[in-house]
Amino acid sequence: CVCLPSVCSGIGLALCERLLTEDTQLRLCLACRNMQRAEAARSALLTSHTGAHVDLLQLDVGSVESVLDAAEVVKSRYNRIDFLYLNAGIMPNPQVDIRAFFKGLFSRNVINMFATAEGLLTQQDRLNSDGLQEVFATNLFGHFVLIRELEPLLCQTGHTSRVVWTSSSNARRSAFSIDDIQHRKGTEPYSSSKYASDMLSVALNRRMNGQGLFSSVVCPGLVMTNLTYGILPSSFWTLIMPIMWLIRIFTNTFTLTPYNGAEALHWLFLQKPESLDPRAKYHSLTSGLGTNYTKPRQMDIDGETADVLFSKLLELEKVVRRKLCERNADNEAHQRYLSEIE
Ligand SMILES: NC(=O)C1=CN([C@@H]2O[C@H](COP(=O)(O)OP(=O)(O)OC[C@H]3O[C@@H](n4cnc5c(N)ncnc54)[C@H](OP(=O)(O)O)[C@@H]3O)[C@@H](O)[C@H]2O)C=CC1
Ligand SMILES: CC(C)=CCC[C@@H](C)[C@H]1CC[C@H]2C3=C(CC[C@]12C)[C@@]1(C)CCC(=O)C[C@@H]1CC3
Repeated sequence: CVCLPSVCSGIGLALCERLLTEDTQLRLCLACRNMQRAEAARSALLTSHTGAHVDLLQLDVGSVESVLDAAEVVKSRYNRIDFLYLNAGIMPNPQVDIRAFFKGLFSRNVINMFATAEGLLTQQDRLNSDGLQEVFATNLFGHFVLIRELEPLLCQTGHTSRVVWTSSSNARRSAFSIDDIQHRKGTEPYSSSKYASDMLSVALNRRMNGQGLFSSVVCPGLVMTNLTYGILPSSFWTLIMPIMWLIRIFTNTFTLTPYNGAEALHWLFLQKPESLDPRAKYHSLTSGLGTNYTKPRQMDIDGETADVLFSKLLELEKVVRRKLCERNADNEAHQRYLSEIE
């Protein structure tokens, strides 16, 4: 079984198409927060792959309660998970620093600026219903809790299983602080959460390879999806498309289409886990002539800090679970009270 949160659109949906083209016998489980969109994604997949096995699962990865419920359903449906693609990601209220953009345009750093958006993007985050920073909760913590819950299906004797994170070239060490893992204080929660997912992948490899679980990190490049249309309107992107094709000659990170962006995710599916580098980020790249390829680059991560992050996430998980139990007990007490006064 291949479980994919979240694939209603963009890179995730393109990956599903590619996986089904690769192997018609796959059993896919699309985990999405919006079931209408999930049904639409399933119909689109079944139109191009008649007879494919595509299940749906309700999952809001930004809510711990939803993750726990979804994990129960997965455990009741499947005996084993071979691949878990952790693709859900948000970038709320993005702001492009126009001044920094024009300054960068005439600097030596221009290619790096287009490849990583360093110094260009900030976001405004908020607290979610669990009291966590929303970007951290969605891009990292929900996925972490999901892996923990699905451990029995992922770590089975005699089998290897794979976890694949859709990270970003925007993941930057300087945006992340081990003393503020949720990025409560900064203005780059997206960059921080993606760097944290890179670290978590390293920590998972350090802890779980012995149990047959292998984690990898992917950067899809710059892709036109709902996420990028949230940064600047689609009309802007359409207008500058010729410039983007031109930039692609200098940086192969402008993969632009979801199909191209899914290149490294698809490539990893075909690799033996033992042959992969646990500290590499696998980049989807597209050449000026439109050829897709995957290239690993070493991540700027130190293993000890990655272990500390893992421990902090375990601690936070305990706290959130306790809070959820208290909230459910309160709700039950309230329901009892309401029925008594009826
Ligand atoms: N586009 C780009 O240039 C780049 C994208 N990425 C990463 O690629 C991944 C896919 O993004 P992309 O395809 O571009 O953009 P999309 O917005 O198309 O895809 C993001 C997906 O995440 C889902 N999602 C968001 N929040 C939740 C949630 N709380 N619970 C469940 N699902 C959720 C969305 O579901 P819904 O349909 O319900 O909104 C959507 O299916 C993200 O992790 C993103 O950070 C990385 C680098 C570059
Ligand atoms: C001429 C031109 C292409 C202008 C656009 C400038 C910026 C809006 C983009 C330049 C680099 C882009 C980029 C992203 C968003 C848009 C840019 C800042 C991402 C941050 C999108 C999400 C990611 O995960 C990584 C991307 C890196 C590059």
